[in-house]
Amino acid sequence: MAKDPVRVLVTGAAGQIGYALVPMIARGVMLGTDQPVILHMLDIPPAAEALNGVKMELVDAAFPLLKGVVATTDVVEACTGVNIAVMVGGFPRKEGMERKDVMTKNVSIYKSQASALEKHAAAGCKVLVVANPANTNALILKEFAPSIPEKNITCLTRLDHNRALGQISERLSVPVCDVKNVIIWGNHSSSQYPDVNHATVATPSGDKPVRELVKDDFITTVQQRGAAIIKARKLSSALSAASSACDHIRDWVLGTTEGTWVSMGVYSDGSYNVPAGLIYSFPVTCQNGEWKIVQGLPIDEFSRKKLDLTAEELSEEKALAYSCLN
Ligand SMILES: NC(=O)c1ccc[n+]([C@@H]2O[C@H](COP(=O)([O-])OP(=O)(O)OC[C@H]3O[C@@H](n4cnc5c(N)ncnc54)[C@H](O)[C@@H]3O)[C@@H](O)[C@H]2O)c1
Ligand SMILES: O=C(O)C[C@H](O)C(=O)O
Repeated sequence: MAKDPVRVLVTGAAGQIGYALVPMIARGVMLGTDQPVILHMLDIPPAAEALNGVKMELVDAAFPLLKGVVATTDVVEACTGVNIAVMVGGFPRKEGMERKDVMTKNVSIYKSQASALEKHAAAGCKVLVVANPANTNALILKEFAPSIPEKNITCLTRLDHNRALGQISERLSVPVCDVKNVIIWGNHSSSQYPDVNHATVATPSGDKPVRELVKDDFITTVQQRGAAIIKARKLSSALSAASSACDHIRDWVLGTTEGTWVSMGVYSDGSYNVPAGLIYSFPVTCQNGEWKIVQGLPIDEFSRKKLDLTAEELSEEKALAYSCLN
């Protein structure tokens, strides 16, 4: 029997990530090729005409799984009945800026959209915040939507996770699908800690650790990859961000592969001595639509410092966000 359609909200849908993301969702990349979807696209009034153009293209592409499109500048209409919300709307950073430099503009958006989601989304709606500063926007959304369970509010660090897999694949000249279990700890910012201590590469004689093989500037390359893309494109990453957003939701909803974990920005419960109450990127596995932090990984002294450093930045961002909202 055909499945009922799932309603997926994409905010900022007229922007560059939105333009890359909505066809992926309509093709089944996010929720599976047997899952019909209804797309809800939100943008602001100055982008209304462009948003309508995106809607026209979605109609023209005749995606078999796409059962409807809502394109609107009305946040209530956009949020009504949605099962999944991908929050991309906001302002991207430009060359020379840190992600927290877009804080003032973006956190106030997340405060106001929190209440619309809380009041109008479907029960159990899963939220992914992509717009920067992603962890702190997600935290603001969580705090101003207190009735949405904290387990349902996450932010995107899967792009950093995928970048780390890509770097290992390039450095070791192995297919990216053979590499697994990197970890992005902490903030989606240059303080993040891309950790290869537990990563492996598949070989004919079993999985082998990559720790000793990946050295040099691996950590800074991953930390600075967003800035490198902005320098090269004069625009921030879009196709890789959209693809990683699909990976994040797909694994959350459909589950991670046995023996593999992924990185997600989730509400900290104090695991690994990360202060509770931050949205922090951890290694997680997913099953039955729920994520769970991978427990018990040994953390060496070098890693401990890195985990703490990025947690400190997130605590500072949280304070800054609140000062912007006052
Ligand atoms: N977490 C990640 O891995 C990651 C990766 C890439 C980009 N980003 C971030 O994603 C965000 C979007 O990037 P982009 O390149 O698509 O930017 P963009 O400027 O091309 O698009 C953003 C869109 O958001 C819209 N918008 C602004 N305010 C809005 C509001 N209140 N409600 C709804 N829509 C609104 C804009 O009109 C625009 O269409 C940026 O903050 C960027 O820094 C995050
Ligand atoms: O770096 C940025 O500002 C955009 C995005 O967060 C990225 O990592 O590509």
